[in-house]
This record gives sequence, structure tokens and C-alpha cells, in this order.
Amino acid sequence: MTDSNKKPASATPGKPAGRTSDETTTASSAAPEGAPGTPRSGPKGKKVSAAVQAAQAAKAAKSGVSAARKGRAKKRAAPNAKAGRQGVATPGAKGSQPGQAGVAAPKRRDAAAPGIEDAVETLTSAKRALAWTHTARFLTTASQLHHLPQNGVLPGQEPEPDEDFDDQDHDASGGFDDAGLSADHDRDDQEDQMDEGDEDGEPSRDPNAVPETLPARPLPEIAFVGRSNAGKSTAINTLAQQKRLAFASKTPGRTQHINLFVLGPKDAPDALFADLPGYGYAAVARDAKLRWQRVMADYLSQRETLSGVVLMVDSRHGLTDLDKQLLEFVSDRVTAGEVSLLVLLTKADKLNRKDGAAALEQVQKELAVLATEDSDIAVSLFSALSKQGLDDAAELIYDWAHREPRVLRDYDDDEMGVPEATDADPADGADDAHDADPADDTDDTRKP
Ligand SMILES: Nc1nc2c(ncn2[C@@H]2O[C@H](COP(=O)(O)OP(=O)(O)OP(=O)(O)O)[C@@H](O)[C@H]2O)c(=O)[nH]1
Ligand SMILES: [Mg+2]
Repeated sequence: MTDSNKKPASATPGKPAGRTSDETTTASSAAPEGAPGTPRSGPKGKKVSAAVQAAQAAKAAKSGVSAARKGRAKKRAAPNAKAGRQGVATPGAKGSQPGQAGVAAPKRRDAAAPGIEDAVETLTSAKRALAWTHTARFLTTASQLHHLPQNGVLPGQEPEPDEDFDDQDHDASGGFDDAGLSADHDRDDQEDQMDEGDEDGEPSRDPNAVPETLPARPLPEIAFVGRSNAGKSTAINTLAQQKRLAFASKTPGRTQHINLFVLGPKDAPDALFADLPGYGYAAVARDAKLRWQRVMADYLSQRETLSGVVLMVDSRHGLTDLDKQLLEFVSDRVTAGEVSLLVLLTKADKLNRKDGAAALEQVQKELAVLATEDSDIAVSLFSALSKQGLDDAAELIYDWAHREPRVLRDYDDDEMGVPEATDADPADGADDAHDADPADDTDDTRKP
């Protein structure tokens, strides 16, 4: 995790009005005195939305959010409206000092609660975001980082296409196997899908299909990362409102390649989703883990078009050491505000309200070290089953993909260096027990 030498978040974003969920307590109450700001949380309920930027900006100004985020406020269109739209608590809401206990979410609407207009805006912006995520379609799969399309050039359009791109059917082979991410999968375990689709096996990708042409300009990329079995592929499917866009399975290690999905109109795609292989799968040799770390470190620290990272964490387990290690790979870019971060606490349907709130608070506290004036960090409970957190996640990601291009700071060589891969992971063994969680096998079925 990054240290706290970074610019601390100065004061404090304002309190979003009208949150109704008591799952929206801030983590700042647990933050140490003088600690930098804590990330926002974005559970369901609440919403002070702004569908249009002018309304967002006005709302942000009204709520005082912008005061704490002056750095990037100048660089983005209505950058701070996100906090309002997410309806998430931010530390030291109005009237409190940094490091002070945060203001708990109001249990009921009060004078500051959004009116009809806000409710309509909320609906509109959630609908717009979900309509956009629904456009997600498979683009390509890459077994190695350097195989990913760069600046709009797809593998098939390169002068010398790489043979690895032939395996667009998610065959359990290829470069990532070298990273130890392979496993003996039953490719017919479609019953593992939460959505009880009536198709058999994996969705077929036509190997002869002509890949969609990307625009010459680079598209912002949103990466979905997390431990094996955390729910990355399922979350992509849920966001896209498609049953089998990404391959979800209770078998850990299902996703073994970097799978890219393109979003936006066919003739004007505007973003990419990257479903990345999970980590922490027990049956992986040590040197293979190191290779995987290198791939992830390279991707997260060097992928120029990376706009946001969605880190999926099983809400029952919280941030593991491997998750923290992964965050280190991208921490410089997060603290600089170059890459946004959303931590989704998945499978929230398995927790009761109290435990969900506690999980949220714990992760917010742990992420506080990444919070700076420039950073854009949110945490939310999420369930693909109940759709908890879905609207918020969609809206936030939509916003990442459609914001004005960010002004990137200049990095020193040292700063931009790829973090050293390390095999020190004391919690690895313990974490791996999660993958064998028998509850996963029994509970991960869609409840009626
Ligand atoms: N109850 C419940 N189960 C879920 C939820 N999200 C995912 N699951 C289940 O968790 C298991 C793993 O989901 P995946 O989406 O394949 O996980 P992944 O992170 O993509 O895993 P890898 O591809 O191995 O890295 C599947 O059995 C899903 O049905 C959720 O919100 N609630
Ligand atoms: Mg997956």
C-alpha cells in the first residue's frame, strides 16, 4: 500500500444529501487523527444524482464537495458531481475536521434530501449508465499484455498478427497459463453460472468474426481485477445485463486471459472493459505467481489508456494481502488521480445489513492511505444477485469513461517504475482457503 507521504486530502468533501441507507456510514470515524481522506462509499439507497453536467456542477458546489478536490476540479467537467451522484459519504462531512468522525448517513430524508428533480435525475443517469454498459460486447482476448490493442489497432489489423490471438474461444491454454493461472476446468460447468442460462457450455465466439474496428484514438479502459472467484466476470455480466458475456464460474481461475469488451455505439465505441485473470488461486506454483505479478504490475502501472480499476473483493473476506499488493501496483496512479478506483465488495447478498456495513467501513479505512486531493476512490457493496450497488457502479464507471481527458502529471522515472514482484505473501495460504470456500459452491446459486 502506498505510504501516507502523499498529499493528504484537505478538508472534506461535502455531505451528500438525502442518503437513506444506513449502509452508507463513512469510514472516517475509524480513520486516525489527521489521516488523509477516506474513500467514498456507494451502497444502494440514497442518490443525489445529476444527469446533466450543469446540474452536477451546481449540486457539487452546493454540497461543498468541490472544495476538497480542487486539484482535479479544474481539469474535469463537473468532476465532483460523482460524489453526489454516488450519494456516498465522504470523510469529515461539512463541519468536521479531517480525521474526525465522519457523519453517519441520515436514516431518513431531511431538509437536504433530494426532491423530485433529484429523483428524476437519478433515474435518468442510472438508466443512461446501464443502457451504456448494456452495449458491452466481446472484442478480443489476449494472453499477453503486449497483445492488447494499442491506440485503436486491433490484433487482426496489425501487419503481422500474433498467432496467440487465434484462441479467442477462451481455451484454457495460452500465455496466461504460463503465469500459472490455468486449472483443470470443466468447460461444461455452466451450472456454476448464477444466471441459470439455458445454453450449454461457454458462449461461442466466432473465430472468423471480423473484429470490430476501434477508432484511431485510444479508448479509456476500465479494468476488473480481484482474486479468483471474487465475482469479476459475474459483475461484468451484471453490469452489461447479459448472462454470458464474460465467463463466470465457481471454479476458481476460470478467466485466464485478458478479455476485452468494447462499449458504446458500434460506429463510435467509447470505452473498453478488461476482465483480468484472478489471483490467489491455490494451485499455482511460486514462480508462476511471480510471473503473474509481473504481468499485472506491468498492466496496472503502464497501460496508458487505463482510466479506472474496479477491484472486486469478496465482502465476506475483505481486502486480502494479495489485493493490497495489487493496489500497490497502481497506487501511484491512483493517488495522482490518473486512475480512478472503485472497490466493489461482492456477494453482499451473503451478509446481513450489519456485517455489510462493517465490511464497508473496514475497507474504507484501509483505503484511506490512497486518498489524496486528486484521488478518485469509491467503495460499494455489490451483489449480482440482488443488484445492490449496480446503479452506483454503472454510473461511476460511465462517468470515468466519459469525463474529459485527464491532465496527467509528469512522472519521474523512479515513480513510474514497475513495482518489484515479490513472493512474500504470508497470507497467501490462508487466503487460498477462500477459494475452497464450500459456501461458494452451495450459495452462489441464484436465489428465487
Ligand atoms: N451469491 C453470490 N454469488 C456470486 C456473486 N457474484 C459472483 N458469484 C458467484 O461467485 C462465483 C465466481 O464468480 P466469477 O464471476 O466467475 O468470479 P471471477 O472473479 O471472474 O473468477 P476468476 O475468473 O476465477 O478470476 C460464481 O459461482 C458466481 O456465481 C454475487 O453477487 N452473489
Ligand atoms: Mg472471471
